[in-house]
Amino acid sequence: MNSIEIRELTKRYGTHRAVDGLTFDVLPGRVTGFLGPNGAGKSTTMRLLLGLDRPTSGTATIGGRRYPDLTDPLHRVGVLLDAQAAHGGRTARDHLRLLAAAGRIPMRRVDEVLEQTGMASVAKRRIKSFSLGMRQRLGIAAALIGDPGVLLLDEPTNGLDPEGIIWIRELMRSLAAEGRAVLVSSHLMSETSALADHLVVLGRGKLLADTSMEAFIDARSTPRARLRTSDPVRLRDALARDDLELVAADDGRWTVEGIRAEQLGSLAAREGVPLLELSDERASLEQAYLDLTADHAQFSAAH
Ligand SMILES: Nc1ncnc2c1ncn2[C@@H]1O[C@H](COP(=O)(O)OP(=O)(O)OP(=O)(O)O)[C@@H](O)[C@H]1O
Repeated sequence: MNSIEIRELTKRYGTHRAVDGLTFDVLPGRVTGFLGPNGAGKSTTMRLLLGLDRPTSGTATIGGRRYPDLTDPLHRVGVLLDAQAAHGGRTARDHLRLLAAAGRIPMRRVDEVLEQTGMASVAKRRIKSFSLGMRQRLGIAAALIGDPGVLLLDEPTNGLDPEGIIWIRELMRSLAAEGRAVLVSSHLMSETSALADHLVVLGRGKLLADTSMEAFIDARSTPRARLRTSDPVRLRDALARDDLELVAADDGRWTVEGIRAEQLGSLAAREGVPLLELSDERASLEQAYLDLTADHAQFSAAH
């Protein structure tokens, strides 16, 4: 089955618990964001899952089996761990052909994944001439070559430009919609909130949250709208009737706490107040994540 099961997973290095009693599932059909500050234990969890390191206790399995016991690993799990790992002297195409040969994967997959990742036009160039973004795309092509049901991507947006980030978001969504389980690690809440449907948050090796993105946002962010208007006086009066306050921001705009842009737009329309700009502010979400992980950050400002 296309899933990942982590049960009571612990990894100690000496007396330090890099991963501490973790239990969670990564389910098919959605993109799960794997979040936590640097040193929280994300990479260690991924290494344990791939059998690159042995757990002190607990289990990490893919469809109920340990990675080293999988009979057809490239077909079951696609992995992007370190985009720099490919041999620089080879061309992108040769790199993927070697992978396909090693995994007994049909060579037509090489052209398919080159196409899918937008790398077809540079397939004959040597990897050492590639930008970080191109290496990321090649790493993703390699992860997809076996058409796997489970994807593990460590910081896949590294080095990608805004267009590349939108591309990878759409790619991950479509892979999940096809029934695959997609786990994407990041230390950035802002980026992950745009990528993932579900969140698993770690702090100092422990599980801090395992929740849908929607529930995470609803539980932790006070809605706040930001706007520009040509009639702040009338808007202020209208808001006051709902016990809401119009607060001047330093850039000539206004903010209103406790209301979403959508509701504020309707209110302004009802009152005939012209709005020249209106958006939701999500800064509080980033703050909620920082608050959640602050006590657990390995290297907080106080150290
Ligand atoms: N081989 C090792 N030996 C000793 N300590 C280790 C080893 N690997 C990881 N650690 C420690 O385990 C903790 C978790 O590290 P890990 O790399 O898993 O965190 P992370 O969440 O992936 O962070 P990052 O975002 O920086 O990659 C850190 O304190 C790290 O120093």
